[in-house]
Amino acid sequence: MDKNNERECNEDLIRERRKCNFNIEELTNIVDGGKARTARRREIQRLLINDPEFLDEIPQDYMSHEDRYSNELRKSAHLMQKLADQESGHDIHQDIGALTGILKDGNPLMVHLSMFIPAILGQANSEQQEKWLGRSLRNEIIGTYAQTELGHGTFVRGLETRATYDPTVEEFVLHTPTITATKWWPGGLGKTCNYCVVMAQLYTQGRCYGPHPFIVQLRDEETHRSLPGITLGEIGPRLGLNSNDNGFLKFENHRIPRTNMLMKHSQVLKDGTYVKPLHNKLSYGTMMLVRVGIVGACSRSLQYAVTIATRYSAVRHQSEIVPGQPEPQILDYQTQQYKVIPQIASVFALIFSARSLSKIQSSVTAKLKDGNTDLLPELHSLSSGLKALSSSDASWGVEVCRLACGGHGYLASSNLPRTYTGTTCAITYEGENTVLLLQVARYLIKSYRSIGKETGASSVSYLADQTSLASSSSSFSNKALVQAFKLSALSLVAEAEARLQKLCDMGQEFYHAWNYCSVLLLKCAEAHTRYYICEKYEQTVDSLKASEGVKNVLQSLCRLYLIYHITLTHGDFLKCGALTPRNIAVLEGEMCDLLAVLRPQAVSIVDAFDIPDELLGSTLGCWDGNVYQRLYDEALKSPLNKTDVPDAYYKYLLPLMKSSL
Ligand SMILES: CCCCCCCCCCCCCCCC(=O)SCCNC(=O)CCNC(=O)[C@H](O)C(C)(C)COP(=O)(O)OP(=O)(O)OC[C@H]1O[C@@H](n2cnc3c(N)ncnc32)[C@H](O)[C@@H]1OP(=O)(O)O
Ligand SMILES: Cc1cc2nc3c(=O)[nH]c(=O)nc-3n(C[C@H](O)[C@H](O)[C@H](O)COP(=O)(O)OP(=O)(O)OC[C@H]3O[C@@H](n4cnc5c(N)ncnc54)[C@H](O)[C@@H]3O)c2cc1C
Repeated sequence: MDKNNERECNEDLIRERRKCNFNIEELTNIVDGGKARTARRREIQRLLINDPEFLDEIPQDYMSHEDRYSNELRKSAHLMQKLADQESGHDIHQDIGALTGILKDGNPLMVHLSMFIPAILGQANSEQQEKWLGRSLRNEIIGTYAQTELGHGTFVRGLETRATYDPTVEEFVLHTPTITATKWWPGGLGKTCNYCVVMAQLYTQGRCYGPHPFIVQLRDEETHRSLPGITLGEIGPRLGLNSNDNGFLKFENHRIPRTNMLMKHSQVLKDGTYVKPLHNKLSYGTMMLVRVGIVGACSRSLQYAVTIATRYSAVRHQSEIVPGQPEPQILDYQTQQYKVIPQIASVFALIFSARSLSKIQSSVTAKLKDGNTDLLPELHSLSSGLKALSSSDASWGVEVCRLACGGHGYLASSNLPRTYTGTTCAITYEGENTVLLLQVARYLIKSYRSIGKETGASSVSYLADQTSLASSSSSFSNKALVQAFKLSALSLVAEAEARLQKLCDMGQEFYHAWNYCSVLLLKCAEAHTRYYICEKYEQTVDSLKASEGVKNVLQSLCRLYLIYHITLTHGDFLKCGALTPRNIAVLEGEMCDLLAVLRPQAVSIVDAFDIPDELLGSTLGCWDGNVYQRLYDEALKSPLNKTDVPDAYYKYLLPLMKSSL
């Protein structure tokens, strides 16, 4: 689509774009993280969208289960080949964002890229990396991450798969002792992978040392047949991601060499002696790494959904605001703005916190190289909290965008249903959100109770700021609003701690008291993480070197985000005295003013997300706004439209209609 050719474009969108009062390219660079990143993303996307191999012969929704898998595997393999052919020196994980949308519904090689390779990088020692890293990067072997079992996903310590060391032959025996120990869910496990990293309970010298990672060959490298002692299969259709072959796996006393235990952090020596790691949760490192990646992935899903909903809201006309006058664009309804524009604001919140988290992760990883694990709990807490809030915010945001598109948003061709199913899974995988938030709460209560002891953990240092509890601000600057989030989080933590303590003082065991307070603890974790996101948003926008136009847009979006979230949880702000009922009323009024300020810029802001139509894959969100013709053309692709009278009519309907004659 030639974006300079206005003749092919819907008139409403032309008018919207003429209202733009900021530099779109500059905002695109901010979204991508710099000019060079924009250029790299565009280079990759051009490479992909001009390649006919990525086209589907028929829309995926009309394919059989097998054909969907096969079609997606074809494209995934082609994609991997293409990326491998690219000039070297690029980190493929940096480029993952650019690939959003090219593979449509759960790609069978995703976990190879996002977990198997990272597991080798993070858990294997240098000899093991020598053996497996190059081969997996060259796609000579394809792997997955097999941790979850039928009986346990959340409670990793409860996994039942066993790896028992046999020093006489220096091998581990992998075994699935019960039906509930069957590995269940890993992406690509069913039919695609020939290797995997398995998390299993390590037994040596008669003792269990807990879950550890092992690399296991699953299929013959020539025939692709499952190896003896291994049962593999696919788990069947899911809410979404149905082009992936999420699988199951059972071991029947399957033997692997000792050196297949990934030994970067802990080891089993030849005689069976266990050497413990620097920190006993280092074997959970792969999960933590992916949780960080999920924050960025969620921001991208939301960019897709909100681009579709915003453009459609500018094109769609319905009902009337002024009686008797022409039907307005639905984007002119304040309620529609309230659906769509906060989601635009949310995209930037997620982008900026993803970036901040990724920086922290790099510094923790660098420290780990020197054997320093001090900041691991801080990273665990932040990555858990941000994974949880980003996935739930993005899933809700995508759903709101679908609702904002009325009936057409329910059509597969809008690409909103698939964007939703591809986002909501992140609430569950890589640590179910409630469970991760309770991990954050655990860290908060522990930090609150150790006030005064220097831990170096900056995300919780505010818990020591007891004096601020009593003060409510009369100023409404963005900084002051962020302070209000801080007060709300601090007071919730203080309240939860006091409630826990009271129950313990009354004679309850701590773990029962914990369960009894867990709804409140969940709120603490959410408030704490929301405060973190708001603070990063405000600081990033405040310190941004940008033109006046871009800065104004981002300031307004940031302010909208702060006020929007205050209004959603205003009870917490009132309860702790951070804001008064009058303050809330004023802010609610201001939120509506901000919607009006941002409304004329909305289309241009989503244009700055710069998502090519071929990747957006939506009849409603296309750049030229030619919505109705596209909806009609897509409907014609339905196999039911191949004939006027379907066979099913003769088989079922005709006999029914004639039965009473
Ligand atoms: C690279 C490219 C990316 C691209 C990105 C694209 C994204 C898009 C594709 C994604 C594709 C994925 C596809 C899905 C792949 C799956 O879903 S893989 C399976 C994931 N499974 C999970 O996440 C399981 C969740 N469960 C857990 O992680 C653990 O069981 C829990 C919940 C953390 C609890 O662990 P536990 O061992 O029982 O520990 P617990 O007794 O609760 O706590 C003990 C201490 O350890 C601490 N602790 C626990 N965990 C940790 C940790 N990790 N670190 C430090 N300390 C910890 C606790 O804070 C606690 O500290 P203290 O309070 O005692 O000081
Ligand atoms: C699309 C998809 C892809 C996946 N890919 C992989 C993969 O590649 N590899 C892999 O190993 N796994 C994978 N998984 C599995 C995933 O990691 C688990 O489903 C997830 O960790 C949740 O565990 P669970 O299913 O046991 O849920 P459960 O823990 O059984 O959760 C059920 C309910 O119990 C609650 N609950 C559980 N424990 C607690 C607690 N301590 N406190 C309070 N509430 C609790 C939860 O909040 C939830 O409401 C995938 C899952 C999905 C959906």
